[in-house]
Amino acid sequence: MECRHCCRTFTTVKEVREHERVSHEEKVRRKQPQRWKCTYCHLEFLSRHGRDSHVVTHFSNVMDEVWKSLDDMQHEVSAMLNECPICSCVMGSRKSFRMHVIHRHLIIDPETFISKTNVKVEVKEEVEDPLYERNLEADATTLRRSLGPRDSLSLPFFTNCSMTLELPIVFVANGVVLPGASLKLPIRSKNNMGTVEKYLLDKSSKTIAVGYRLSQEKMFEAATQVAVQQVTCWTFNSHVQYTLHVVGLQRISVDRISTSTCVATPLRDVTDEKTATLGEEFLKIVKPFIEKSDNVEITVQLKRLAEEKNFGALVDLFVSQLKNVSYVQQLEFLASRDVNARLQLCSQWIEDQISSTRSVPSSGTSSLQKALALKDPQSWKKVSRSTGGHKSPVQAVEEKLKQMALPEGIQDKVMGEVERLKSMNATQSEHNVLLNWLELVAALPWNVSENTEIDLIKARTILEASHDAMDDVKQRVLEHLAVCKLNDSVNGVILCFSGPPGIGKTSVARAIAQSMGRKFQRVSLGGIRDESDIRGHRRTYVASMPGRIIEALKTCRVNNPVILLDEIDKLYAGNSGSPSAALLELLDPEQNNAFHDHYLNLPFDMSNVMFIATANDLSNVEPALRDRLEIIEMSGYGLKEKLNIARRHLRARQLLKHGICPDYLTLDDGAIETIIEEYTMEAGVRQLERHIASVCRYAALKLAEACNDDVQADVVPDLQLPIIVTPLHIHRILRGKQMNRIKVVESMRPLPPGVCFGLSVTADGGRVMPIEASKSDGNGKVTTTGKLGKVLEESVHVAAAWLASNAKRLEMTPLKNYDIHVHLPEGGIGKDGPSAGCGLAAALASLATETPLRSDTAITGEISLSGHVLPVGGIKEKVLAAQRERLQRVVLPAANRQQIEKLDDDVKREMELVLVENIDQVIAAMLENRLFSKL
Ligand SMILES: Nc1ncnc2c1ncn2[C@@H]1O[C@H](COP(=O)(O)OP(=O)(O)OP(=O)(O)O)[C@@H](O)[C@H]1O
Repeated sequence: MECRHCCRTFTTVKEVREHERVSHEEKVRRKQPQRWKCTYCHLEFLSRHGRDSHVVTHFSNVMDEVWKSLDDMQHEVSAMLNECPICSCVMGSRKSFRMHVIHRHLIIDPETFISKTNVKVEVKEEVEDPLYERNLEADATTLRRSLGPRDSLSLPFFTNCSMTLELPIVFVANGVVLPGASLKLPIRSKNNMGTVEKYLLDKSSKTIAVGYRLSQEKMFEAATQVAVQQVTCWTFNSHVQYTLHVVGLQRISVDRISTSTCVATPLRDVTDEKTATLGEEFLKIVKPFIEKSDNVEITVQLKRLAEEKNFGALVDLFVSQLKNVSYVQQLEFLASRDVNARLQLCSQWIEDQISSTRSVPSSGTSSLQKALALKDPQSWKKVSRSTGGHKSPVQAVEEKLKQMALPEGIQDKVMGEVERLKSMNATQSEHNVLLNWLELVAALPWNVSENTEIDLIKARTILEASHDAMDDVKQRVLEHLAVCKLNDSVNGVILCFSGPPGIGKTSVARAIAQSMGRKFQRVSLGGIRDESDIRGHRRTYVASMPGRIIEALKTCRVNNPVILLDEIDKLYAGNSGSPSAALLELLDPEQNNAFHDHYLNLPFDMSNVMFIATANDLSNVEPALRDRLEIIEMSGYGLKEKLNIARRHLRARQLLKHGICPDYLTLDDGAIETIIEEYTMEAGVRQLERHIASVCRYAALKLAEACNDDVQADVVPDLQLPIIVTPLHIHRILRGKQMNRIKVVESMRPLPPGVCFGLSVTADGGRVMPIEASKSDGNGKVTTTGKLGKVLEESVHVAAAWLASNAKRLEMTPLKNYDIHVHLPEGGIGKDGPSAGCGLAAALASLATETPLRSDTAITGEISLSGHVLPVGGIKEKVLAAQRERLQRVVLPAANRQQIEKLDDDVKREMELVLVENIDQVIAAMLENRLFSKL
């Protein structure tokens, strides 16, 4: 005989049956899913774990009471903490003690729990649904009140447990499914898709819960149990998406949520005798709407519910058809179990909708007619009368001027003009001109000043906190503020910050205003070529206006602000006078207590205003104006300085601007360095800030997508926080914005004889400027190209002449038998100045010896015919430019030692700075072959 399961053979039937029973049937029986019943509500579960966690939820609402009783009891029974009062097991922690009591006694052996403790778990069969007795706002306190004394603790919830539901749950953030209503729910988020695929596609579940999200983490207390009629699957951009066609079944309250399921309790409607009256009234209101409805199916349903007087279901279905009810209002409606309250809410919304449609003008009126109606002077008069008397503009300005304390002499003149205005006919063209003028006078801060005192400690703190590096600038500003404090006046010296763009000239001026507690006003002078922009037009001109300074004072409403005259080097003299000349009067402390604006035509005291100017290139500022200014030179930043500024200021500022929490984005030093070195070419930090802003935008998009709780665009990408930005990311984010400057220097290597790297300073900071010289057979003719200025041309001749006279001494081949061509690339850009002299001399010496010059070195310095190297300007800019271009050596005039000493330690450590006094030393430092015999 063979076993039916494993085909083992046996001699007798008895042996086979015995074998089958012992070896297989027991196993098979054990494999059968076991059914577990809840001790309290007899709900069945397939797993023990499911039953246990279900029982725990029975206690969730009254847990506090149970624990309070147990804690008291524990103290009575045993002095030892964490000893079970029932079986005397000692637990290591309070948590394990609690778990022990739940599992060991309340779940497995509730009878022992009840018999051995004073806590009596009483099941009140007659209470049908305790939720009837509490409204939604009822909290644990209300519940506790409904509980009996400690020795007969009643748990009324237990009677309702048979109603607990375990349902798959999907979350939406828009659109509420009310009971009876049908809706299509788009399913796009990862979690919702998971739920649909797990429970709905194999049709294991036909009803689900729809939860309503209030925010990413918060869910609304009430939800809807819905029947899923249809699941539609479709693909968009090769992504699978689903749409659920659902019909609302009932309101539920979600007690507990796991990833894709929830445990919920149905919420039944509460009705009382009042409903009947409210319901009847409601019926009267909605009947006309039901009749007019286009949707036949809904109309039939509504009519049936109205006949049955099922007001709860009627109002639910009716509200589901209402438009213009917001998500929050719908949620409020859903959460309400009181039918009366729902009827009232719905009646209110119907009323609101009716009144809002009434307030919209009839569609017969054209938009033009509406616009005309608004402009109708009659209607304006009606409005003005009804608002209790509107003052005419003349009266208003007169009243304001009378209240103002205008300076002596000015008061009489102004009031005289007011009288003149009053006597004028309003249709006269001068009426408006005079009215505008008086309004300007009334708006100016003649005697209004802010109470400010210079606090040097505060000023130092603000400057230190807002700006990195630029120590000498900060020191100079503080010194200036100290003088102002001692003199108790800001009139006298006008500070002017000069330097390349983006190095913080404007922001330092703003910090000064902040530290002095004064208002800050910026007047941009770039491109002004008309004097009247500064001083205003005379009032006799049509469309005349005051100048920018008076406008600035009008805007800031105090007479002692800090006014920044930005870009004074971009003022041009045109046919209509010189704006620089107009500034002279403004900035002259002797004259500016009675500044005359052509439009205002009254002297205005500017002596309390603190003026600060900025310029990129001081050579463009008129000498007379320049003479009035106390120049503070600001130079560009080195790599380390930029890194610090980006880390401490730019990053934080951009994160704030883009609404990103600093913890969510990590922009490491390597990434910032990559931006600085490969994506910027500037003396300041403006480009750098712009690129950091690009990185922030990249992070903002990621974060915004992850936080997107709009169900219409229900995309929740996986996002790990913080978003770490590395140099690799930088290349991706700033693709196409790479600077090609490194390639320029590198593409010239190896340098042929006659070529070297010079240095120049432009308004944008320092630059490496290649110098090229070549020779061809000829008779010593020198040709120059590359848009060279006169001084630069002369430097070429000086270098050639020096070489001719010193060639013999240095045992070099004289170049008199050759024609020489000197070219400075980027020929479209004009170049001038004497500082290329050293570079030119080195290039010509290289030609004469046919030895290449060092390709890791840049050079600057003026030369004299006698072979001396003279000092030049812009040392810091030039050295920083060489550093940016990754050159390692810079040959500089020894006469510039002072400026070189002021360079940052980082720069001095990183770069080899060779100081030269004469051309012999220049050639020795520059020639590739250092063993050139004569040097
Ligand atoms: N040392 C610094 N510390 C902190 N931030 C700085 C520093 N230097 C410049 N910045 C920042 O760089 C940005 C550009 O500065 P700002 O507008 O003041 O430049 P600017 O020199 O006035 O340029 P322009 O000549 O073009 O007007 C500002 O956001 C400023 O705060």
